[in-house]
Amino acid sequence: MVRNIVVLGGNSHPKFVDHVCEFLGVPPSSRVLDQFSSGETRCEIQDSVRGKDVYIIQSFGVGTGPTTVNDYFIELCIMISACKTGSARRVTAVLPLFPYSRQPDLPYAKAGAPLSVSARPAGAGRPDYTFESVPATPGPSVPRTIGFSNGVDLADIVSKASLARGFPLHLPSAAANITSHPQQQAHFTTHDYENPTLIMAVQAKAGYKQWVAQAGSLAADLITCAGADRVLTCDLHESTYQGFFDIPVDNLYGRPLLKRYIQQNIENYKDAVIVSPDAGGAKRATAIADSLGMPFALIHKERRPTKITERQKATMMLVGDVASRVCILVDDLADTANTITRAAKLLKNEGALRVYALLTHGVLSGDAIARINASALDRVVVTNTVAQDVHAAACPKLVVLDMSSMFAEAIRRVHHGESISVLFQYD
Ligand SMILES: O=P(O)(O)OC[C@H]1O[C@H](OP(=O)(O)OP(=O)(O)O)[C@H](O)[C@@H]1O
Repeated sequence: MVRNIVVLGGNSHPKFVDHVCEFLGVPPSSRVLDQFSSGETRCEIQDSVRGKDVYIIQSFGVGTGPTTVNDYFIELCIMISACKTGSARRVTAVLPLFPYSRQPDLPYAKAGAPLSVSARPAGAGRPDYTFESVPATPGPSVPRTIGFSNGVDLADIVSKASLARGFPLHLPSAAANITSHPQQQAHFTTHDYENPTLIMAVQAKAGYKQWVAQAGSLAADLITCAGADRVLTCDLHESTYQGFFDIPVDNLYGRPLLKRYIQQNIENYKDAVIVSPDAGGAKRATAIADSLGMPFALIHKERRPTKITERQKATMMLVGDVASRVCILVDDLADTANTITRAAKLLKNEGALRVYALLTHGVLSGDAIARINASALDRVVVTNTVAQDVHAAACPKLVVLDMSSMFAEAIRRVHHGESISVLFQYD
């Protein structure tokens, strides 16, 4: 039993809080945490925190019912503040999945959260996912696609932009070719996406140059302003995010659990290939491949998208050999599951025998579960940094690994001033 410690849970993941408390041998502290009918959050800490070391556990998966990630975020800030005003000695925000960490500098869709809920009506039958890259990977038998991959009609944009500006704008030659001979496949290259005329035309369509909030640093500031003295989190999407804080941030890794899963569940795992589904996760995936002595392959997105919505349309190409092998995709998270399902299709097309996806955070928002069920993925392994009960009930391919003991041990170490990095020293 750990003494002089208070563990408080938010509403996002009560099961995880209970598991951590069981490992620590302390009960979760009493608090009232609900909403007024106006929707404002109400928090009352019912146990004394005076002079105590307080750990507030809140994760940031998809909310239940009307509750959203943003509600959980406000809950967190209010709980931290309540503990500080209640004279807690030190408050640590324990955030198994860190909120807004994918937005340190990335644009998001104007219409809402990145790649949010599908427009497909509920109960519309089996979705017709294609898992295709658009435009397709260029090759001898694959013609290049016309214009912007998001279906924007260039001729229409340019004519409207010309009207708006009062002088004619001209499409670049290749794109103009499309409009005069719509039946003809154009020689439209990826460089044309950077063509100033096209960029200007698209901006004219929007009527305003997009300016994108960088919400990640604001989230870090809010947590610090609320009074957190320390943050304990896991597999930050960008490890540089730690630098956004001027308080200590401990970043745990899901890697030991994922490695153990591979060793214990994948037959002849040394013959399998670890695959990173995008360049951003290559370091994470190679760390596992190297420590298990396994080969590595990378899926490369040909065109670096400038907006998160465009990630769905970027062309995926495989670098490495996966034919007649088991493939293990490794990534930090799956949100819409678009990345892993498209990667799985590509790998199977390239001759992979089976495809596993191993992820630390299974956010699995929107229609991610339906997408996984319909995909070429054979198994999706996630940890419980995000609540998985609802997902697991709907997805027979899902396996959930428990990270609560690692968090409990990290909390114990922080409380006693012991090293966290030692936990991963032999990993
Ligand atoms: O399930 P999905 O909705 O497809 O999202 C998952 C992907 O998003 C994140 O990377 P991201 O594309 O944000 O960029 P990066 O890895 O290049 O930084 C993450 O690392 C996954 O690769």
